[in-house]
Amino acid sequence: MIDTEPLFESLIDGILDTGYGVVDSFLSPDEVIALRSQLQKRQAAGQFREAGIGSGQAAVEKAIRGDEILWLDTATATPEEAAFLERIDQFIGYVNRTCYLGLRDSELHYARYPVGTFYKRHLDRFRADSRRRLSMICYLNDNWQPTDGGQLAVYLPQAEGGEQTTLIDPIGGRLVCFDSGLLEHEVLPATRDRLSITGWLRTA
Ligand SMILES: O=C(O)CCC(=O)C(=O)O
Ligand SMILES: [Fe+2]
Repeated sequence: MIDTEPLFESLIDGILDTGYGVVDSFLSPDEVIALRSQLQKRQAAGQFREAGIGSGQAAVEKAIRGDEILWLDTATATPEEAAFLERIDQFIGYVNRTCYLGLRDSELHYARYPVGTFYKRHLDRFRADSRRRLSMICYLNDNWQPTDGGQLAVYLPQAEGGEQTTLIDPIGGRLVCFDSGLLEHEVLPATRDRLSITGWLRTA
């Protein structure tokens, strides 16, 4: 059992200090393996759909994003998925106790970016409801190398003008979290399939 409070605290500190938080063992290696095999099973069973853009995700637009997704649902969750959802609920509780954000619930999906696909620079709130307060991505990749590509690029406005770009490797077990309305970001193409759980923590 992972002691989660220090992880939660460093995510929040990161968001407040630099605009995004990163922790490297949000999931243990065993949890990454379990969730990755669950993702692969569901994908093999044909449960994934091409992700869309715009509210309701109606339009599939490969020039903007090329991932395939499957929404997680407590009603159909396996024990390993339920454990993940439970940890996200703990994070929501922690954020509400320490930052008074008034988060109410989460929406989370598996994502698979096939080789060569990407998600162009965007803000997560543009296409959805304003209840999305925090974005989070948890990576499920095995032994990801910088040469595999697929980095998450985050664009940070600088006080003196201009911006700084930071590249984050999608390493298994790593979780990235940021303000959905503030941080522009992009998924770069990779030379391997790139696997994750992505989601939003929402206010009422
Ligand atoms: O997978 C990532 O690193 C980011 C995904 C993303 O930006 C999104 O789904 O909105
Ligand atoms: Fe995004």
